[in-house]
Amino acid sequence: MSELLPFEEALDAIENMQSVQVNEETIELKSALGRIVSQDIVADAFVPPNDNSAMDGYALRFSDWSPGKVLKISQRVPAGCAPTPLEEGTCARIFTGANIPEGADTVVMQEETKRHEDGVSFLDSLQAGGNIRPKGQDIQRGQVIVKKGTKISPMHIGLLSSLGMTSLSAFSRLNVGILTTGDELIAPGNTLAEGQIFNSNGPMLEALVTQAGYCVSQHLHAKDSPEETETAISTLLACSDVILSSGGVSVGEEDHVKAILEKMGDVHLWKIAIKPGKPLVHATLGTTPFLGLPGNPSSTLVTYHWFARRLLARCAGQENIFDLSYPVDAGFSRTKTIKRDEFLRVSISEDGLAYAHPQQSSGALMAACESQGYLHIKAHTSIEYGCSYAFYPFSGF
Ligand SMILES: Nc1nc2c(c(=O)[nH]1)N[C@H]1C(S)=C(S)[C@@H](COP(=O)(O)OP(=O)(O)OC[C@H]3O[C@@H](n4cnc5c(N)ncnc54)[C@H](O)[C@@H]3O)O[C@H]1N2
Ligand code: MOO
Repeated sequence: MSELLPFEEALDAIENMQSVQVNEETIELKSALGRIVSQDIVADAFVPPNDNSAMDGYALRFSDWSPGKVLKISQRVPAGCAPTPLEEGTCARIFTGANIPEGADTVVMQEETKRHEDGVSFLDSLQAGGNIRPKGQDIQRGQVIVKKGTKISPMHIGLLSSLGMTSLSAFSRLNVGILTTGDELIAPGNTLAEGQIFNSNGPMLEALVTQAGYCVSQHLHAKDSPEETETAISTLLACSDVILSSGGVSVGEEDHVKAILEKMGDVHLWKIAIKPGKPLVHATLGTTPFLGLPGNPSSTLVTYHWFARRLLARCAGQENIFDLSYPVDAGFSRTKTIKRDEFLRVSISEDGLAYAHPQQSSGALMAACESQGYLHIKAHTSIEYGCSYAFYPFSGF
């Protein structure tokens, strides 16, 4: 076990080695969801562009007010129209979002006013400057509002639209090649012969890559032969920015991926102190990064989430990759410790405690489907009931 690379070291090594693998292009904002910004976006205007009313009510000069005093309504200002300067000693009927007339400095919501035949009077206590949303409250002109390397969310689309933007510079979509390996595997939709199982990692990896906003350049399957493995990798190299594979990275005679990577390029690391996912291999073929994930389905998932996801994000140009986690108390104990960092598939129960799914085998995928996230148990650490451990919800990945 001593040759296993500690989890954090492997994470740093893989992440820090990668550089952006794609070009940049101009894209339409309306189709920018999930794309990665390639240049800082600087606001060319203020949002909101003018002081405006936060309420339906009346705009006045605070100095014109005194308790019970009736002010004549000199103009009506709905949102979307240009008000005239406010006459001295009067107020303006105003609506939410409407620009504040020049001279007015306070808005009073209509529930706090009294209508009279000849105007409006206000509460006995008024707050000067109340209910006005100042120009630039949200965005100041010249401000960097979205940083290079940011992944565009629906909120960013809203923010950029508030500036009137319709396009932006983004990194080109990353093309990810997927290789699955194994004589025993056949594609879903066929009939299983004895000894065969369906290829489930391939479709899962395609879904994970698609969920992250990248393109699957091609998904190939290779039998457990060095020749087929090499041919498939060469084909993927021609159409991919990055390649992910599943299976064939352990020590068996039928595991050829690592040997072929050594032949075709440089292997940087192999075997990491994590469970599940130990025999992960990281290589570069020319300039193309390659991550060989172990074939057990939960090992594939865990190594995708922790390593491939970050590597792909880096290659796609994303910066500040952040994993949402918070401490959760364990609802169970385990005195046995292991030498690997472990990612238990757990659910948070109504009592607020984390419970491990009973089936943690790396060959079983149901645990991930029936759980809410990972509880990270560091190497050489026992689990004590009521003690907290880092919980990473799947929704954060
Ligand atoms: N002597 C040792 N044997 C193994 C070790 C070890 O240290 N010494 N490590 C074990 C660990 S841990 C893992 S994880 C696996 C990983 O092995 P491979 O990456 O070489 O994967 P395969 O042997 O090709 O497959 C493992 C398992 O997963 C199934 N599989 C593979 N691909 C798919 C797929 N696309 N869809 C569904 N299922 C798949 C495959 O049938 C095997 O059952 O090695 C251990 N062995
Ligand atoms: O690392 Mo393996 O995934 O323990 O089964």
